[in-house]
Amino acid sequence: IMSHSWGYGPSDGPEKWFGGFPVANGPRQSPIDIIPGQTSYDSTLKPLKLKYDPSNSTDILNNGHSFQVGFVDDIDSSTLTGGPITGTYRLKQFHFHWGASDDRGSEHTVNGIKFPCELHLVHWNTKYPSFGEAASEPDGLAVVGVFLKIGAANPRLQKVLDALGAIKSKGKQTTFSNFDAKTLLPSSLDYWTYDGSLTTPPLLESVTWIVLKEPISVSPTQMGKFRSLMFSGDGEAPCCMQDNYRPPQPLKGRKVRRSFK
Ligand SMILES: NS(=O)(=O)c1cc(F)ccc1F
Ligand SMILES: [Zn+2]
Repeated sequence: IMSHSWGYGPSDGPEKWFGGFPVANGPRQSPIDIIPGQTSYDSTLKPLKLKYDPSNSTDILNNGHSFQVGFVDDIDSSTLTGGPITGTYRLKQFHFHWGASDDRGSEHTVNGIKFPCELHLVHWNTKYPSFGEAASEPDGLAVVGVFLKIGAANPRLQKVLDALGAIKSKGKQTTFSNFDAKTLLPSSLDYWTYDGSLTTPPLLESVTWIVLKEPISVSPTQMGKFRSLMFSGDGEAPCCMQDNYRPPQPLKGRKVRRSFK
């Protein structure tokens, strides 16, 4: 068993996760390097339909690995349908992964290019009774990934970033209401899709990945706000929350489809 908890450092980071979570070397691990020239256009893929009720956001939490904004998921009010999935998936939370500097931080890469940050909107299949149950099923989860690239400050991120001061250390949580997650999406919903996994332990192979082609912008100053968070809890040796990304994993014969010509 992995007595010490996992992290992103030299002693507990991605190269060490196999010890406690052998699925780390499984056949459908995430993230991956997306090579657009090797993806296949699939005309049977439907458009993504994201129906998010802004009144559904509940809280913002520093979980010691990232921070996440949670949503009410006991009714079908914020849902993902269409795209490569069948049925209805409910939005549970969104979170981010980022680097210590603007040259890295995303989990998925495109032609080997790293973005400074990547947003994940996590949804679970309502054919299962809960997120926890869905997370262990091959069609249980669908995560929409959005790249952030350095440019002009993104006003839509500001409300989230302004809340980080209240959740600086591990375990801190505060209310976060009336946030419309739809405002974080780029104008185009063109996407790549493949079968993968959670990118943190327990690395469960239950995720249909839907990675949007168009990034959203983030400024260097805004990136600095992500890096002001701590992996550590109050009273622990302070350790900046940064480089909380898993590098790309072997494709192992998987096909990556795209929704656009
Ligand atoms: N980074 S992720 O979207 O694959 C993810 C989502 C979860 F809900 C839990 C663990 C994860 F790693
Ligand atoms: Zn993630």
